[in-house]
Amino acid sequence: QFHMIKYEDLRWCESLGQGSFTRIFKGSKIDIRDGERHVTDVLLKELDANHKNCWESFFEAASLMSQISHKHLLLVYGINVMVQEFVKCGALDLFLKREGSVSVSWKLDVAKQLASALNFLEEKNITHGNICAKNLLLAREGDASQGSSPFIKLSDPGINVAMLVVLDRIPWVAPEVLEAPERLELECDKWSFGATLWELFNGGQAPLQGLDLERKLQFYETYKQLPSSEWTELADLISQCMNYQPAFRPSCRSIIRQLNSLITSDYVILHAAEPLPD
Ligand SMILES: Nc1cnc(-c2cc(N)nc3[nH]ccc23)cn1
Repeated sequence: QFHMIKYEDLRWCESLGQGSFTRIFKGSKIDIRDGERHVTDVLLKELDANHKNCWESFFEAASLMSQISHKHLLLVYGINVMVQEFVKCGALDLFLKREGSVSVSWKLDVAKQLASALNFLEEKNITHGNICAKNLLLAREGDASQGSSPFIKLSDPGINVAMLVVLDRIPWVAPEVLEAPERLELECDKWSFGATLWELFNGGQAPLQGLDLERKLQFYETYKQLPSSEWTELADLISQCMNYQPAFRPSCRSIIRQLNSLITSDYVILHAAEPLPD
């Protein structure tokens, strides 16, 4: 399901950093189509040498994303080195930390786009397994004053990880996944959607940041919820998604319906632009 890309058609440009098992570079891919030379910006994701053994899960993560296409799902072009479309503005968590103040309607717009990507995956009965702000890429920042809205792309889930790193993904990873990491079900993505919504409305700050592994585990063992927003309807949606009973989590259609009613609530008008954090 991948069309082959030849190495000589790829150019490696600057390094953009390292993931836990991968190195990422900005690059470009040359295609000759009907006699014309097309250069496309790409992101090159290499599996680092001493993790060649998780090659197959690297492959399965990518091949999952290459079999389906949706406007809010990242394009994956190739695999021996993973060649992804280059999404200009990078990861949402870094953007939110940098930006500080984006409007409530900007945030709800992003939340709706993520919900529509999740709805699409749910219809295909595909579990992403790693929904978080770091995996949301901003193709267009959107500028409230110009009235142009943001546009996000959900990135690949990355390598399905050893238990340790699963723990490191508390509170994005659903509690039931800790019991059985191989039993990733659709409801897990609803839990992670709730945690990502929390990030979105808390300036991109990671929930439970700074808690050590022990305290993160206690958070689940004592059925804790994340600190709730003063906006009760938003806090309700987040806690519905982060229900410890997977079956009680809302469907994507319900999530989208609730987001739509949040968008029309007067809270949005009262909070057109968040004050800059002091
Ligand atoms: N598929 C992707 C993934 N990440 C980017 C990206 C964009 C950017 N402006 N800075 C970055 N810094 C690290 C990654 C990255 C682009 N495309």
